[in-house]
Amino acid sequence: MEKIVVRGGKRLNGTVKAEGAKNSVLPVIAASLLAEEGTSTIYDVPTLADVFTMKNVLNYMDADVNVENGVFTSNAEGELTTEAPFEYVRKMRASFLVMGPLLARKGCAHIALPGGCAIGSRPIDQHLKGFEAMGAVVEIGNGYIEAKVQGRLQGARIYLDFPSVGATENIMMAATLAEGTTILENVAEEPEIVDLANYLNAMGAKVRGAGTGTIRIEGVKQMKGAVHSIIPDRIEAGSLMIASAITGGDVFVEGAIHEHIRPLVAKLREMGVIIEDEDNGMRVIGPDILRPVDLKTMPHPGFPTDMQAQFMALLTQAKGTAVITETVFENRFMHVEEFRRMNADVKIEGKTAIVSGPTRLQGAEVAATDLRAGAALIIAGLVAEGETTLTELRHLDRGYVDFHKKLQGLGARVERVEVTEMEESSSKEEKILRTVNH
Ligand SMILES: CC(=O)N[C@H]1[C@@H](OP(=O)(O)OP(=O)(O)OC[C@H]2O[C@@H](n3ccc(=O)[nH]c3=O)[C@H](O)[C@@H]2O)O[C@H](CO)[C@@H](O)[C@@H]1O
Ligand SMILES: C=C(OP(=O)(O)O)C(=O)O
Repeated sequence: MEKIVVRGGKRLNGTVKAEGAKNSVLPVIAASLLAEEGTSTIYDVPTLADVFTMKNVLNYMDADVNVENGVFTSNAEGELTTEAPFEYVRKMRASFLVMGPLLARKGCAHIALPGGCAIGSRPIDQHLKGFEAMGAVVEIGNGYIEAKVQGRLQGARIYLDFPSVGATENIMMAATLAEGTTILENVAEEPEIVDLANYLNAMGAKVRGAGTGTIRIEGVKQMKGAVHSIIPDRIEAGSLMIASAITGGDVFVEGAIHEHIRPLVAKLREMGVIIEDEDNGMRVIGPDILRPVDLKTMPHPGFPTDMQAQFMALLTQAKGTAVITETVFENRFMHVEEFRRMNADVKIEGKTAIVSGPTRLQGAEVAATDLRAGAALIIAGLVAEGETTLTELRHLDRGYVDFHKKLQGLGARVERVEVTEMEESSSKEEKILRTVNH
């Protein structure tokens, strides 16, 4: 087991580059199952734990997949196994994204139910509603979802009750090989949806309107492997921008695309952060005094829930009171308790968190409650007095490649080290106590 140790007090300075987006690469890998012919080559693939989990899922299904030096190749020409067992879906909900491609290509899929997780219950009813509208019969039992269709899926008009990212992707992939046209309404508009649509179109699909509220997919008979490059990770880029802002730093984040992070840039500017838009990224200069701002998480182009915890770290340093409203996930304030261990002044009232600042944060032993919380606590550690120690790094590793090394490169005092046996057993005990007291 490892931990990250942060010693605060350094202003960040320099240039850092964002990796390919986790939330793009996972659906793109799932979509590669749609190719009955040829190999797909995907560039700018981040070496994240989630990417390896997705690779293992496709391996299990007998696709020929490989990932090396940021390049993912997938050949799914052969007979595919149509099952994704719990051991994979448990590790990562995005494994469920193989359902759409399997149903479209093989007419059946047997996938473990993703279940709930730390940030909320995360149901999949909208995915299933879409598959059923296209003619699939869906049964749930023994912790699995079995979906089948006689012949091919049929194009349909589907209105999502909420613009779910995963449901939009899963149904969009299923519709590519359906008979007829599918019109998907009230869909997610995230940049990752556009990236997936671009890859699908390169494979021979006919997807129009991705990035707007309505997507139209004309079914095609067959798709083939294609070459595609993943867009930069806007959440990783945003996390690094906040790291610069909180330390009063001056950092150029290569790969930060204004159009993808418009709400974050707007909120940072309202706080007094200087942001210069350059050709291939953004320069972020932190001010001496940060102003408080309220924010509400929303589906894109609203403020992303995946930036909420990191932004909360920044608000602890603003002069005054700010209100954060989390509307996307019902339980995404788990990091607040960890922030409080660092002396942050944050109160929770239902869906809102009230952050008062500026607080002199103090280094403490904290645990990543999810991947974004992990990044947020490291960011808080950059300005805390003394030493902050972060454990539960498996969460962080799902979404960040060498976050500590990137910060080190900007001058931060951050290290990743092995924990001693004694630390490990006392951390286990503490975890049990925390669960019991929760
Ligand atoms: C791999 C990936 O891309 N993950 C992202 C994706 O997750 P994911 O695709 O799981 O998120 P969704 O957009 O589906 O979920 C958003 C909300 O819709 C609800 N919902 C979703 C599906 C459904 O069938 N029924 C339903 O009620 C969820 O419980 C949640 O409250 O979008 C989230 C919201 O931007 C991000 O936080 C995740 O980082
Ligand atoms: C919640 C997230 O991811 P996932 O949907 O993969 O759990 C995230 O990236 O912040």
